[in-house]
Amino acid sequence: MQTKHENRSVEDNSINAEEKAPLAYNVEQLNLWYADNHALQDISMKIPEKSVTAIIGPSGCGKSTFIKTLNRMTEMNPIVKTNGSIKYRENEIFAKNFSVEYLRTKVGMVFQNPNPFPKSIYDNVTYGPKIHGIKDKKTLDEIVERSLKKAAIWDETKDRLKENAFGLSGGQQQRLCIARCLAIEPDIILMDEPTSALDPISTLKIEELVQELKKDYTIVIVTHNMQQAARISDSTAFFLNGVIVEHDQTDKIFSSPEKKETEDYISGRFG
Ligand SMILES: Nc1ncnc2c1ncn2[C@@H]1O[C@H](COP(=O)(O)OP(=O)(O)OP(=O)(O)O)[C@@H](O)[C@H]1O
Repeated sequence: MQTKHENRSVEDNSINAEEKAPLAYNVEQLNLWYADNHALQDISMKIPEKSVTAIIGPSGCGKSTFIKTLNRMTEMNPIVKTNGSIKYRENEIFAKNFSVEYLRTKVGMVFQNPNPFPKSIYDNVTYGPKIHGIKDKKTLDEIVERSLKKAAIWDETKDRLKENAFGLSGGQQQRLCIARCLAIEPDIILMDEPTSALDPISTLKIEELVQELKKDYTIVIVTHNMQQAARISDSTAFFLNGVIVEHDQTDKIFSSPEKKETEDYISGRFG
């Protein structure tokens, strides 16, 4: 009997979880150079909607570059060249007539260090909706409450919405940043090591939040923390030196990886 992996071509190092779910992203033969540094090499990856995909690998292997390319942030750097294809729900994001502004309304990003604006909690959450033309106070109030609730920080902030966001703890600031991202009603949330600057309790809260959010959103998360990848993701991609060594269901990657490099990395033998 053939397993679901045996009939993959050698080039196809991607999976489509259970081969059925609609794809949020379909990345094919993506290459990226920083000047002469070939940082992403023939990356192909299918990212099913409403799932959590973890990106793991040692420092400098291309994890951040990859997720920043998913919302076309890398191209702001003049030394960057890319080729290949990234389809966001059937639309080629590198196509001439594809709007980056539209992409950014659909794809939110959360960074390693919480980066709230030096404004009130309320103004942080309404910043994006206001840019998109929403002015009505009642609508903005509703967006604030809904977004803070979804980011599991409403109870802690509802009585201090007018206070400066810098008065929140690091973990609260990160959940506020997630609320700010949710306020524009994205489809996808990209997270670049969102808990690496947080204490264990704040980390746990973000991990629980990710589990909750995946019911409505597609999440791609870069993490250095193997246990975190194992706890919260549905599929895991192991990057090494700009290539995907292996991408599979998370339990498979952590229990019986196909490749020796993957096994060495997850068992802490390098990286
Ligand atoms: N802005 C940049 N300009 C030039 N080279 C860059 C830039 N950003 C990343 N690189 C290079 O691209 C490669 C991949 O870097 P990237 O930051 O994507 O790795 P990473 O896996 O996210 O690393 P880390 O885990 O340390 O954050 C590295 O060789 C790095 O030096």
